Amino acid sequence: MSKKSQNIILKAEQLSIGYKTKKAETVVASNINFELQQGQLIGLVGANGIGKSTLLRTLIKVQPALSGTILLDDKDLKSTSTTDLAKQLSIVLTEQLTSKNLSVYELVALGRHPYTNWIGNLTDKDISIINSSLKQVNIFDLKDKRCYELSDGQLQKVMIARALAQDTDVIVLDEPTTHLDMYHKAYILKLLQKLTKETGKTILFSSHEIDLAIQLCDTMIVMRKDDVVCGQPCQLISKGVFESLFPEDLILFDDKSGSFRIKK
Ligand SMILES: Nc1ncnc2c1ncn2[C@@H]1O[C@H](COP(=O)(O)OP(=O)(O)OP(=O)(O)O)[C@@H](O)[C@H]1O
Repeated sequence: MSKKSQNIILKAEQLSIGYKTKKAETVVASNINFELQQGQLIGLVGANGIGKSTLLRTLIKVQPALSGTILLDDKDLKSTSTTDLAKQLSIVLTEQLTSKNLSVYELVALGRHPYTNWIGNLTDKDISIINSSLKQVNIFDLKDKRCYELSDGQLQKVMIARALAQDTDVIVLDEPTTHLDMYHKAYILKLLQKLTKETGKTILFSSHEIDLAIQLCDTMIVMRKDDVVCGQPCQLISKGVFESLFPEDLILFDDKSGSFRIKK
């Protein structure tokens, strides 16, 4: 069976990630192999400093891989131009937004940049996609608000709508639940799950919300000290993958409830 017929959208082969200067190479993680299926919600988890952001930055071509191959829709990422990449993959980062003076509508409209001319003129098709993106994340009534007027939870929805407006097969989010309360963390991840089901897009996000990711994701990529493991949450639980995620002195993974608890 070809890779295409298995609906694999993103694949890492013998990937090694890290940082290279003229003097030295720092390997953050190596021997990374995974295949991500189209239309799935995929959570990337691991302890602080293990390399989640480094892996995401490598997958979105913001930094080069040290070695190995990344295939996006069967094509080597190295030979994909930035313009083509923007039509295949959109990115939601948690860094402070510099354009908070824009209205919600204007910010979401920026998602159309790979398709508009240099002045950014919007066609009827662009407008229709922007409106449906606003509706898909339930923020149509916020469209005329300025971004600085929004709560962190509302802003995160706006950034997701912008990624939807970019109309790519893959959306990558770096820690989309940071700064959110428990309800909004669950709300955003549930929204991402709903979007994969409704749109067939593949959504990959990094998070420290391991319990929620176990409940909501189709697939998880778990970064540990010595390896990177990928699979369905229930498979990973039965293999004992989460037990070795953190030092055992303080928290334990309970495989019956699929969640972590404080050691008494
Ligand atoms: N620009 C950089 N140059 C060199 N090393 C870096 C750079 N950025 C991060 N690192 C190192 O790479 C390792 C992985 O960092 P990374 O930010 O990818 O981890 P993370 O899992 O996303 O962490 P967190 O959960 O705390 O956000 C760390 O040891 C970090 O110090």
